[in-house]
Amino acid sequence: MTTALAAAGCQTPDLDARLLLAHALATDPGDLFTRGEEPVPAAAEAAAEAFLARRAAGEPVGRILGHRAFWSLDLLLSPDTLEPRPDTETVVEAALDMFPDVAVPLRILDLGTGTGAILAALLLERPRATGIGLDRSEGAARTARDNLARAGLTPRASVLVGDWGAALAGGFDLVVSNPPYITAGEMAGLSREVRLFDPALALVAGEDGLDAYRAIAAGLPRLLRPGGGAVLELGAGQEASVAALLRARGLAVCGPARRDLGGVPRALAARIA
Ligand SMILES: C[S@@+](CC[C@H](N)C(=O)[O-])C[C@H]1O[C@@H](n2cnc3c(N)ncnc32)[C@H](O)[C@@H]1O
Repeated sequence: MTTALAAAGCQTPDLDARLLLAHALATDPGDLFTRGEEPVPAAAEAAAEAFLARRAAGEPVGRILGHRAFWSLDLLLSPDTLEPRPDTETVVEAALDMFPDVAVPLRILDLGTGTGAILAALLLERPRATGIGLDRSEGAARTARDNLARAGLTPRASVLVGDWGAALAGGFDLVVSNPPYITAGEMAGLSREVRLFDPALALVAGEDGLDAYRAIAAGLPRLLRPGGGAVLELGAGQEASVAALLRARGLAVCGPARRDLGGVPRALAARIA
């Protein structure tokens, strides 16, 4: 399996092969080391071959498994959701830093919630918080509801379908978002894993990649209660443009953006007076 995946251009063929074989055998990847001598049943072999063909055609492992780790969660994916990325954990960290008191009953809004990743992580870390996840995609909203339920968070969360915050009144302490930020022109240059398997609605935001930030920034003065804050994920090179959009709406940008593990400025925080 590993050789075929390497030949197909996969960056982590060993790991991918192990995860897919374990999925075919319905076992934990760690158990493969102790089961190395056991024969593989015919049905599992056929399943592994089918998974291998999908991975070799560019489908990410998480899509084949149907779930992916994020923060301390195991999140279900669907064709309507972006596969949550480790970079987005930077948004969670910045938001937790902004509201460090575990005992405060925050009201959180996650715009473009996708799988519900950011909202679920924040609700786990802030046990007195409540939150709304909102997405334009009905399919993503269904998956977010499933993920919040699996994490036991349904009593503190609801998921709505809408166009950013347009239909919401306000009163939120914290608004978080990882919006689409790819330009229409960049789409063709994305890896096939992203271009073919993440939904376009989750990726592309107009000619300059800033359309979603414009819409979100315009809504923040209404959505945030006085003293509230927002944390937005950034695409590479977008810090100055997004900071300018936030300042134009009367928000005070808090310091430089928090960097992700690759050193890229990734999570920009701002407060409203
Ligand atoms: C980059 S994905 C982020 C998903 C998730 N928050 C995460 O970090 O993994 C952007 C999300 O915004 C949603 N979206 C796009 N346009 C929207 C709009 N006009 N209103 C609300 N959500 C929108 C997409 O469906 C997608 O789920």
